Amino acid sequence: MTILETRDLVYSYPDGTIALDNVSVRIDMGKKIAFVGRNGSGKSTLFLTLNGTLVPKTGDVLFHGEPVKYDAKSLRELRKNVGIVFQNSDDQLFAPSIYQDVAFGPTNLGYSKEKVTSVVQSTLDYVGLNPLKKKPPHHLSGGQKKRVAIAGIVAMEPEVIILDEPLSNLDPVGADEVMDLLNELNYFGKTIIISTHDVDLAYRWADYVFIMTNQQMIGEGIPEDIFRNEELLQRAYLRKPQILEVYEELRRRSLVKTNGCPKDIPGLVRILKEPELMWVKVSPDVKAGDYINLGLLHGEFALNYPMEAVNGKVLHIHEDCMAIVELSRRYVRAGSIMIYDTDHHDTDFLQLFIANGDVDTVGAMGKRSKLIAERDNIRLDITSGVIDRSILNALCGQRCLIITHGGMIYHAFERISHYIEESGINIHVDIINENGDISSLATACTGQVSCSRSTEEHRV
Ligand SMILES: Nc1ncnc2c1ncn2[C@@H]1O[C@H](COP(=O)(O)OP(=O)(O)OP(=O)(O)O)[C@@H](O)[C@H]1O
Repeated sequence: MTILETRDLVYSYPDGTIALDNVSVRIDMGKKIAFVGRNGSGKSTLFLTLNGTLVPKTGDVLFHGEPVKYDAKSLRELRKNVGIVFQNSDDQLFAPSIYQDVAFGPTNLGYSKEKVTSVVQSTLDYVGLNPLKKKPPHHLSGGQKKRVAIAGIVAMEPEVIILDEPLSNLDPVGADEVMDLLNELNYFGKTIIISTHDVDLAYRWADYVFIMTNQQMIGEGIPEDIFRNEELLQRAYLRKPQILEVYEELRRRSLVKTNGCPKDIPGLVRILKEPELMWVKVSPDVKAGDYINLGLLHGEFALNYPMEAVNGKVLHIHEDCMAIVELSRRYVRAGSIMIYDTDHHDTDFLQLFIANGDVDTVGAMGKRSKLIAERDNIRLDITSGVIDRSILNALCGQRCLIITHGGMIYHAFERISHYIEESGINIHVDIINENGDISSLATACTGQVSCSRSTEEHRV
């Protein structure tokens, strides 16, 4: 269902510069949308017309199929539902404290004092900024400012959140935190629209992409189609996403087994041709002719032999338990991923679980969960690209713990399930304390340990 639409939009600035030249777009509800184009192509101007800040010279903007009206009441209603986070957070933050900044929008919407307090509190908590709420925004880092700016919009409970270059000037960890937050908001139904020059981000993240150049829309479609269209990329002065470049080079060398369009490293790994023979250290009880599941290696073993989960037929055992193994990825059982919900956090239990549970890597997603890990002295091995890295580690037989909360739990769960479905590799995945039920933690822990330690053979 279309939530926002423009029809033949033309806009020129007062000095006569044409910034939008007949731009028509349809934005579907609940999607992640990226507008990609080089500087000056018209993305910011388009965004400002979408929430009525700029009035087009000709053409229409429609919200839920209704043409936007420009009287004060209609605009207030539109801006409540279509929030914009500016590229430069300093253009958005002006109140003396973070709390007041986030309260500005809800107060302006005429919410009662009680509702403002409750919505601001819950939003600050949601974005992990509660501990800083009394600080002046100009004392914050770039990443923190960006989260305050997003919180100010989220507090108005809009249906659509538009972010102009949301990752500009952020370090990789700050960028990852912002993307985690956007994914979570999207998971709960918000339509998220971003502009970016970053083709890697647009390719990997977006459900649908619009390409702009010279104030016109020159292409749109799903990322897999858009970013393989070399002629379009050339017209837009854009380059191919790196993951596609790597994939095409591997394909040229016959190192991939299917034609595909991987969007990320786990996707690329999924279609790699497995090596046929490999030297592997095996335990002394293994004999030539045995089938072994290397995906069941874990802990120190997996760390020393960071190979992907594969089945192997032992052809020959050399001295020192070194064996030549014929490999196949079919029917493999990899390591596991355990997801821990910090909304039902029990400090002692988590610490004990990590200490006793034979966890190889611990990753945290989302600011709130990272703060909990820091407070409780939980050593984090992975702080960015947590889901992909955990999938890759699990493929090497490791047992990975992801500490997170809210919608990110289900985002991780879905992403891993999707990978399992596509690859046919069975990564065991569990939300280990769903609904605060930590009794399931103990079961999950024991179950995992016995499964991983088993030397059971798995025939190809
Ligand atoms: N206030 C303004 N007055 C006059 N011209 C403007 C103004 N703001 C933008 N423009 C012009 O309008 C065109 C579109 O600019 P816009 O900022 O919308 O592009 P953009 O794609 O968002 O660029 P960037 O990626 O650099 O943010 C450009 O030619 C720009 O120079």
